[in-house]
Amino acid sequence: MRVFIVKDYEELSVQAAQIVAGQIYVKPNSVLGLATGSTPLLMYHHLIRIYKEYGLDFSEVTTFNLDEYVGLPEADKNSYHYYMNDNFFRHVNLDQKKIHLPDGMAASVDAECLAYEKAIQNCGGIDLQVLGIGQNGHIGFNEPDEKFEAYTHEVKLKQDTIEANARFFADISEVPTRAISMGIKTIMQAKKVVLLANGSNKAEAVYRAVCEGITPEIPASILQLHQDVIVIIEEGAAQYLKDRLTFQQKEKILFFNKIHECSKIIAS
Ligand SMILES: O=P(O)(O)OC[C@H]1O[C@](O)(CO)[C@@H](O)[C@@H]1O
Repeated sequence: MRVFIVKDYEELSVQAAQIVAGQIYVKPNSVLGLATGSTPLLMYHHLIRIYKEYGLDFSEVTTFNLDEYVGLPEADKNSYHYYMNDNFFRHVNLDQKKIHLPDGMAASVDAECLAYEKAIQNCGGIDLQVLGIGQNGHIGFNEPDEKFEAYTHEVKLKQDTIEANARFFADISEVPTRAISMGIKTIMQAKKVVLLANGSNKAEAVYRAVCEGITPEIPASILQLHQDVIVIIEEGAAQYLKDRLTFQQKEKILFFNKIHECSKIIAS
């Protein structure tokens, strides 16, 4: 795990976009794992900018999103289909046939989970997975649990997740209670992972994911076992890392510098 603390959300987003851009520059037919939520919004904005300014080519890229609500049609403004299309897909030259999200309206959710998992494997797995983190430590919609759920599966959302996501809906009663999510093994099989955390409401989850034991109670903690994870944390979300760690622990865990090597790839 390489952990970087950056000064603000803008810098987090630029660095994340540059890592994704670098991945595509090096491997144009990359398979990307993508996330929704507030955190990656500005990263998508910067990816669109890089596409427009530098001609970053998405035409061979394949994408798989982490999750989708069960029961929301694609046209619903709160579906992750809508979010991805509105905030990213329609602005770049992605091939529609190479875009994948779980179908929250599938007649059989179990069959959809199996098919989604198979589609990821058929594409050779994910090259770079972008993740946000929930206040309860979830990644994708893998909620705190007694065990790690391996593959794409149906999730019953926790009350705190429903409350956290209610801000996007007119009323909390409209927030779906179920979702389809990639599993922990699906995520862990990605060749590279970038975990993004923004805002002081994520400080506790970040601290527990990065510094404490690996437990399904904090699903993101499993990433400590992944061989190639970059964690980019904005100052507010890094508050407990900075307050609670000793100097030696910081030396071991944290990189306070910027990710210069990634920014250079796109410029060359
Ligand atoms: O970025 P946000 O909006 O805080 O969401 C954090 C996480 O919650 C989810 O949106 C699911 O609730 C994830 O997809 C995301 O990574």
